[in-house]
Amino acid sequence: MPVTLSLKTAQYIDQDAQKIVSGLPVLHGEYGVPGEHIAFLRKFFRAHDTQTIMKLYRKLYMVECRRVSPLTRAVVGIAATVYRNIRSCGDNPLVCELLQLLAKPNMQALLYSHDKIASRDFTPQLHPEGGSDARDEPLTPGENGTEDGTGHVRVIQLIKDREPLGATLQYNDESGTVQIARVLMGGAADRSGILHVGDEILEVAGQSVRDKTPDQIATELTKMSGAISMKILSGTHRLITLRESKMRVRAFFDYNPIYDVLNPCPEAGLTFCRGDVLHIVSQEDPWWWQARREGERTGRTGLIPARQLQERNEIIRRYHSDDDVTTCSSRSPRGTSPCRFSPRIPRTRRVRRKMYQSQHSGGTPDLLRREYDVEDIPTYEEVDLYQPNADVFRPVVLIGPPGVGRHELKRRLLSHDPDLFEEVVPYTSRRKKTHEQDSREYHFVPREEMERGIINHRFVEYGEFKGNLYGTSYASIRSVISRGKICLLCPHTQALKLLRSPEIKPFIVYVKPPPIEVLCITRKQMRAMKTLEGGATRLITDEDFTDMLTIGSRIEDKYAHLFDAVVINDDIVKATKQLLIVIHELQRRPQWVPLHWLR
Ligand SMILES: Nc1ncnc2c1ncn2[C@@H]1O[C@H](COP(=O)(O)OP(=O)(O)OP(=O)(O)O)[C@@H](O)[C@H]1O
Repeated sequence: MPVTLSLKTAQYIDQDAQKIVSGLPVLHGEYGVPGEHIAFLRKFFRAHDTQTIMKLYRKLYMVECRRVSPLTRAVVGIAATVYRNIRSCGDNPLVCELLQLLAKPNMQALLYSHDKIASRDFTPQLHPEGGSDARDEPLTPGENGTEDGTGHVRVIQLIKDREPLGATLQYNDESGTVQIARVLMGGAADRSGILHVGDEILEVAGQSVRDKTPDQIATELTKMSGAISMKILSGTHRLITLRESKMRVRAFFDYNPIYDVLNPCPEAGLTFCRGDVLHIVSQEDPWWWQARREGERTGRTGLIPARQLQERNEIIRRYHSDDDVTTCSSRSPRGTSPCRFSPRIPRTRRVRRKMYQSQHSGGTPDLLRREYDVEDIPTYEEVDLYQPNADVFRPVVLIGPPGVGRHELKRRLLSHDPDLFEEVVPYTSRRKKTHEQDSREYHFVPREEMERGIINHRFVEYGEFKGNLYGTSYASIRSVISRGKICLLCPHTQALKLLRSPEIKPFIVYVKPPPIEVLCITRKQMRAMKTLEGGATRLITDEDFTDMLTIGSRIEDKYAHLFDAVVINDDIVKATKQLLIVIHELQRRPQWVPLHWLR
């Protein structure tokens, strides 16, 4: 039923807004909120736009809450009665027009379809004898039917395409038959409404299935289409109709049921890739969830491993794998920082590299080290849609292997639109030089103050170089956000975990190196430089390219599930443009973010 939404409205007063306005003096009187704040709120809630938005919100909420149900299932009959009654009403042109309209085959078909849909009568009546899709058969001796219809042998007709049955089957040791273990929401079995968990399958298309395995039956059923007759013994417990869950998750791993030996029915499994957002429609089974890919409204529901099953599988896989992730972090490749925290905070090129190597950062508290040593097992992350805010921008975090061009991209964005982009001012414990200004190059603070900040988790990343501490604080990032600018960050990948917080809400872009041939050509053309410890520079070499690709693929292995976008830095002009497009979209379109960021 349509929702009427009258917004004619210069004089419209929203009741909720009115209530809020009348309660504002309490804020002033009892809580001491300043008068000008109250005046601002009063003006805001009286504004026409605010009231319209509140009304829209309420209407949308009502639509969401409303369970749509038909007013009648008999419009065909009503239309026939109307037709009969007005036929004798003379020559009134309106009556003539209505009679013509009601007599049209298209209109009659439309009314007929309405009644069919309202009665949820979707199944063609193919059975010649009973005209029904399910009929009871006389019980064979020893079969005891019960009053609720369970324990009866029934012959049913299932209508489906060449799609999986939409149910998983299992062997019942006691009865020696194959029975339905679960019904997948929205699948053929579920749509039919006549197959239930616990039903035993006796025959398919007139053939006994007594000697067949569940897999064989499932495969045969997948291949069949049209009206498939099945003889079943109704199970002893009926499926309770489940409501579809609203949960959405982002998958942190690739999954293909064909390669999953544990999947009870690979045909009923759902394939997905790392980063896909999935709609979890049912978690009824603690080991196997039912899901479909988000955005595919008519998409197939399939089985995926539940979180705890995937965690268990992953632990076992890691245990048996030579490539155990826990040993990865100790195998630091040439040129990679094995440190926990940031590479490159200083603003001057002279002190930029190597300063955050762990061998220099003697002051790293154990507590923080441990935080990073505990490796979470990436399975699923519950997500929800975040609506971009016109005044508060998510910081853009560029991640990538050393030398891939993150700082070059940042520099280009900053000069492209200095009013929109800003980088953070880092903290340091070193002494200010004469040409430097506090809070411009660095926030200059005493060493003890920085150490306290580190212990109190005020820094996203930090490190030590030549006896001085350097670090990026949450406060610096917040300060850029609060000025309505897009904060650009190039932290070490290991800082991602700390950055991914509700208050920062970072948008993570992976800057990916192009293939080695393209790296060689583009970097040599631009005489790309590698900066060494102490600030010296030299031309990037072929060996650096190999390192960049090795470290890049290691970063992808470990962190790809956290990337919101990937930009390949082949041609720098093209990559900058692509990054600008990504950021532009970020400001306009809703994004899936961890659910806890929005609560
Ligand atoms: N697409 C490109 N084509 C050619 N040269 C590039 C390209 N991107 C970056 N460069 C050059 O490569 C060098 C390294 O780039 P940059 O310093 O931005 O790397 P980075 O990712 O910030 O490295 P690090 O993380 O180690 O600081 C610079 O000389 C830069 O101008």
